[in-house]
Amino acid sequence: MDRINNKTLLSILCAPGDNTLSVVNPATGELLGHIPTQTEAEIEQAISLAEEAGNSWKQKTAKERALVLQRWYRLVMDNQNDLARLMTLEQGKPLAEAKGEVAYGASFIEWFAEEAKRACGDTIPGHTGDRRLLTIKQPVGVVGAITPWNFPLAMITRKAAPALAAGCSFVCKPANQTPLTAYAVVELAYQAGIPKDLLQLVIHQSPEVVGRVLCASETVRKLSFTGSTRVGRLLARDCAPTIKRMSLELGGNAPFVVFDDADIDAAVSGALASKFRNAGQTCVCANRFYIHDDVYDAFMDKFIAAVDQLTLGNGLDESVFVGPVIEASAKQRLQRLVERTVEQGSRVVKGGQPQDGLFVEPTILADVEQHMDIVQEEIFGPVAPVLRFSSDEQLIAMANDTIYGLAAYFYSRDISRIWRVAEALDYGMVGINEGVMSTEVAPFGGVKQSGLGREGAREGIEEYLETKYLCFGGIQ
Ligand SMILES: NC(=O)C1=CN([C@@H]2O[C@H](COP(=O)(O)OP(=O)(O)OC[C@H]3O[C@@H](n4cnc5c(N)ncnc54)[C@H](OP(=O)(O)O)[C@@H]3O)[C@@H](O)[C@H]2O)C=CC1
Ligand SMILES: O=C(O)CCCC(=O)O
Repeated sequence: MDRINNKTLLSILCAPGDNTLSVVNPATGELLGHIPTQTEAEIEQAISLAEEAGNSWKQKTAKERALVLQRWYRLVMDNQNDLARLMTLEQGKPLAEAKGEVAYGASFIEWFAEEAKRACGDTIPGHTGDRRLLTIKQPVGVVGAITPWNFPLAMITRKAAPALAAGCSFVCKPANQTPLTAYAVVELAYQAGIPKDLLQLVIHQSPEVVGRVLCASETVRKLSFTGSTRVGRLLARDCAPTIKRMSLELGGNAPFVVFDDADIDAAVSGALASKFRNAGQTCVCANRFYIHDDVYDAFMDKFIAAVDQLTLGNGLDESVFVGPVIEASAKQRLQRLVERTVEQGSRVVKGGQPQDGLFVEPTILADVEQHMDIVQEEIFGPVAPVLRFSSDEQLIAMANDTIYGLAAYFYSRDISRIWRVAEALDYGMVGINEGVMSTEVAPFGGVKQSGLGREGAREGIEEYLETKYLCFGGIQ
């Protein structure tokens, strides 16, 4: 704990006051501490300092930037256990998942340290004999970012690492519920040699204030946001006057489909991971289950038995698979959603019992129909509505019947069907016989109202680069 908790956290935490924010453990309600917030003027100042720091950072060679990022990667991994514990304390996810998130978050730093050296332009066959055409890649400049509480570390590194690798500076507002992990990972970046002004966190009691300052700033050339579609729309509106580049990772409504030729055991284990990791609070979590009539009973029996084995509790307890939800309003929203779905004609076949604190029992709802609200809403909690289908055509129509287009999952062993369905699903990411597909090497992102742009993979760094075209004339 030395490197992070004693030194860093004690220097971040402060006495309660007007300009502070309290951080609470969602599993116990215990107060973890207070952190200072910034004023609007201080956030503006942070942007100016970031711009200045970016001027020298972008002059470094890609290899120099890569070496600093590699050191950051190493420090994050060396502190994996401490970071994970801190994350579980403020976010609630089970410790094993938190360790997984630290490694996942670190993998973006490692990946983009490598990609920094591959930000190549092109030479273009000329359109006349006396000209030579080429492109170079340059950093977009100051990047503003706003990240959510469900992945307090990885959503920062998935944006900061490609931005810094490209030569940009980075000013980020972490979620107000989970700032401690954010401060700890950024402190490790400073220890690795990333200049303090280049990578900064800004916090305010009101997220709207930070959003307004970042969006209105002419210095901030790009905004990268992960969070709800509702807030994504507001930010897109507020970025319009300055015509900022935007990356938006927004909400999802993932269908999880089990065809009649599926391996049912594999589908059940994929369903558990996809639906219940992080207590169902990820934008790629399975949101609605479509099970073919012919395998419905077989799937449901096994799914209910498997969910029965999931332990609910404080994520610090190693036997726990499902932690608390993030706050009281999330729990109330989930309870209301289950009640409404039952009123609309569905049945609770597993879970649904009242729990203390912020815990929500893993719940399965049967007899759900396409017209019910739960099928259109992002659930963001450990509740699994199950529907039936009887033909591929009907399934594709139902799966695509949403404003969202982030992730979809299906289980089948028929290769023709696999291609047909994968191509027909209107989603940015499709898991085929697989319930968890996130990795730094593949492009993460959605279509429709799930967002713009891709994170990770070779596409990830492009989001932070401008392409400049150079036309050389007068060649003899
Ligand atoms: N990855 C995803 O797709 C995520 C989706 N969600 C969805 O959003 C729902 C609500 O979760 P919530 O955390 O409230 O998500 P939000 O979209 O409200 O929050 C995400 C981030 O945006 C900030 N934010 C909130 N309002 C504004 C604003 N007006 N201007 C600028 N920044 C803002 C938040 O700050 P603060 O923490 O201070 O509120 C947080 O840092 C979830 O139930 C889920 O459906 C949520 C998180 C992640
Ligand atoms: O829910 C999110 O905000 C991001 C999904 C996490 C991942 O799988 O990358």
